[in-house]
Amino acid sequence: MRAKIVAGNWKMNNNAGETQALAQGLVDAISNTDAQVVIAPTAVNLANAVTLTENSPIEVAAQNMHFADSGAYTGEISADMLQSIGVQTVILGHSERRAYFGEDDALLEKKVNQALAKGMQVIFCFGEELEERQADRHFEVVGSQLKNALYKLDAAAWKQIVLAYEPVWAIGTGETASPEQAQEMHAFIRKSLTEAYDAELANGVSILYGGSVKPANAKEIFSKPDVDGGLIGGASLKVADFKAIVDSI
Ligand SMILES: O=C(CO)COP(=O)(O)O
Repeated sequence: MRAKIVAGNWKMNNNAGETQALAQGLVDAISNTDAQVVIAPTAVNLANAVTLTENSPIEVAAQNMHFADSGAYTGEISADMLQSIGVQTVILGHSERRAYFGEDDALLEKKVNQALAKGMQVIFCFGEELEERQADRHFEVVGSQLKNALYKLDAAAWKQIVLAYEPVWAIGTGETASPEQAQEMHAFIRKSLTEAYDAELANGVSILYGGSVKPANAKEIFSKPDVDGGLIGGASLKVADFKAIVDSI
């Protein structure tokens, strides 16, 4: 059985005090759940979040990291730095990193390889833009994002990877992919994995949906057979909303 996962991507939100309050609120609210629960605060608050969630089922992830071990990369954060404060999971390939910071498939391939080499878990994000869906190119775009960044990996490496399909047009817009659209794409992703590797591997990879997931729509989206959870932005910033989404799994 592949893992059910609900991850909160806090993006560039919450200062130290706000991180403390939200993380503590989630620790108090979320105890026994069938889902693996992940929160991804901004880098400067990761260490505090790790401490706050120590005796809880909540794991802490970073939102980004560099591909090099160390060196002259001003402003960047290495895998070792993350691991040294207890962070073992990193989100890579988020559409905001692709769109605003020029991260492309080739760079992401290097980042993924580095995270895997260091023994970290990766939540790998990808998804098409609105114009690409309107032009009926969404399968082609998603297929090439996966192939370019991930399909040179050994089969064994996939134990460290969770996929997160996030159609760009549904992120922060209030517009969600319909449960049918999500299922259609997730089934396509699993088929693509089957073709690149095999069915056993494809059936073991958790595929999350992200894009305007809210308490009101989470249950229906999560009920789809190839949707294994969600990557949540805005609704992960409120204890009650995130808990309701975790409870929808
Ligand atoms: O980008 C997302 C999670 O990584 C989704 O954001 P929203 O849930 O705010 O649409």
